[in-house]
Amino acid sequence: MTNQSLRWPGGPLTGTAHLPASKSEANRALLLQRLAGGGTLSNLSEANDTVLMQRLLAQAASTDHLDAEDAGTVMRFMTAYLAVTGWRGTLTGAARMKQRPIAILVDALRALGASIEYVEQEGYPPLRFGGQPVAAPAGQLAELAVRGDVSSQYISALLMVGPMLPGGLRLRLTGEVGSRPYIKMTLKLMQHFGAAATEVGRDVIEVQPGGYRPADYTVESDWSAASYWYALLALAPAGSSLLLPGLREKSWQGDHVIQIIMQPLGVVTEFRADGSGASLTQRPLAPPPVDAPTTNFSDCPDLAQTVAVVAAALGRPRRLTGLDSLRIKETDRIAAIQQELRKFGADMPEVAPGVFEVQSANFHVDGQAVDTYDDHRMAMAFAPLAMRGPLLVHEPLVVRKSYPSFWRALAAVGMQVG
Ligand SMILES: O=C(O)C1=C[C@@H](OP(=O)(O)O)[C@@H](O)[C@H](O)C1
Ligand SMILES: C=C(OP(=O)(O)O)C(=O)O
Repeated sequence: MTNQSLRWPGGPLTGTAHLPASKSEANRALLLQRLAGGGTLSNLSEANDTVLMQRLLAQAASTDHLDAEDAGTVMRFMTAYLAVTGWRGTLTGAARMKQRPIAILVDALRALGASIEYVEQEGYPPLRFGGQPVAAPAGQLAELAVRGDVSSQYISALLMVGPMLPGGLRLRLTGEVGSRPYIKMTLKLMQHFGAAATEVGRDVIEVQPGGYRPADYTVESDWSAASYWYALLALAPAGSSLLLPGLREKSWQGDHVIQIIMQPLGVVTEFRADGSGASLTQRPLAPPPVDAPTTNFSDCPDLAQTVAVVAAALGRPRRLTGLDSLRIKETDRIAAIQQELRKFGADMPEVAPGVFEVQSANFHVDGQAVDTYDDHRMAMAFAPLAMRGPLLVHEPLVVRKSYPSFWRALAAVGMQVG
């Protein structure tokens, strides 16, 4: 096992945070660029998820075995792409990917005529594609009801191949739809690449046939990655401030709500007039409210770990809801947060069905080692605790999934990373 130590030398945190580009935007844009047959994408990150998406799209033409590793968007988006292009071969993933469900997407693609079989466990990757392209009857709108309460990635995947179907696609989303902003991001990018894709009613989305047009797109910096800098600032000494380049005030990423969530936790955001990024300033905390405030993470699940750790470290009780999807991400993130918070004298018990409360009576950071559970967000969400004391992080390279330069970026603002 490799370990990394983090130590803040003292004094305010200032400087510029180097952020990666959004992997969510990039992986959509890469697929749409491929389906459009052109267009230039700028600011693609070196995140493994983005590199993988590029590689698999390039390899599909020449191989019958593809590996999406631990990248959910790659697994789900490629599944839809390989189905509409009539690919023959096997799409697999990492051990954890084989535990992340995919039946909702496979069922929908099968209903459109794709031949996809499960190689190991029913309902889970790996998948074998029979080479039969989806065959919705020419000129007829394909209509599907798809559950929206497990992962929005199935819906985004289906929507993006919708313009390639001869009669277009109408999706009716059922259940309590989670991660909605990611669906809206998909629609925005599809429209950017010339598709007619619109919400025609509550949870009904229609996509017209006709494919895509080549377009250029510059990927925005990643707001989920920015959340770790908000956390660092919230836990930093008084007088701290940071510049986060490449963030837009009007973002297609739902995780930009971190700027609102972090206000009562002492971080104020201002956007630079020239559009070059966000300036973050730390402000003194107001007295805590009498009752623990509740934040619903159903629209922004990737922020839950960040906020849980900051609330615990600041001793600000907070209730977290909308966490269901965390159980099927890179790890069971609810269990992982609980386990790791306990090392610091905090916890996040389920106090009512679906309601988790961050509690911290005796929070202390004094050299504990954080386990990262093959989850980049466990590493990055707990790293800001180094502002409060020395810390060890196990398997730090896990950050390569979305933010390979994270540790270098921390070192660049003065964190002692060893
Ligand atoms: O579409 C996307 O780019 C993503 C959607 C979300 O997943 P779910 O829809 O599974 O919640 C999010 O957690 C993930 O990091 C990226
Ligand atoms: C859940 C995540 O990614 P994915 O589902 O794309 O693997 C994430 O990056 O937090």
